[in-house]
Amino acid sequence: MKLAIGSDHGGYELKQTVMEHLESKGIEFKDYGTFSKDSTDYPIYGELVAEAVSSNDYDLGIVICGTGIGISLAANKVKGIRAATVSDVFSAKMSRAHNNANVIGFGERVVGKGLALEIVDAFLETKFEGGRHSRRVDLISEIEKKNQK
Ligand SMILES: O=C(CO)[C@H](O)[C@H](O)[C@H](O)COP(=O)(O)O
Repeated sequence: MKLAIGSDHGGYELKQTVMEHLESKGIEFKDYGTFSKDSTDYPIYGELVAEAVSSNDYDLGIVICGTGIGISLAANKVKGIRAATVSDVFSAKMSRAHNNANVIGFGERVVGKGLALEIVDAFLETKFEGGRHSRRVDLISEIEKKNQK
């Protein structure tokens, strides 16, 4: 499994922690920035991670900002991306099991390090259940197609 990860300054410290965790588990990833705590703009990194996943160069994405909201909103503008903002383990699992989310977002100003790592593990270890959920995810894709210019 190959992951794309990115954050703005508000998620920088937590991104470093998540990357250490991924390294310790031998999970391959690419860091799309930001590369310091200097103030920057979350849409840049949401788009970079989303494009890496949308192009199938990477299997799943992780995006982090202060709340996880803005960077997930940006990621969701890229075709084929289903980015879920979560702050609990159950939602992280369900985002994969029911929604086939391919990007997870969370906030350094919302979740602690321990919870963040549990969220990451739950996201990576849970498989999409398919079945009735496929129909619903397909309906999301239909909305995306209808709204393409
Ligand atoms: O986009 C966000 C909220 O949805 C993120 O939390 C940003 O990290 C935050 O808005 C950045 O705020 P700052 O005051 O410029 O650090």
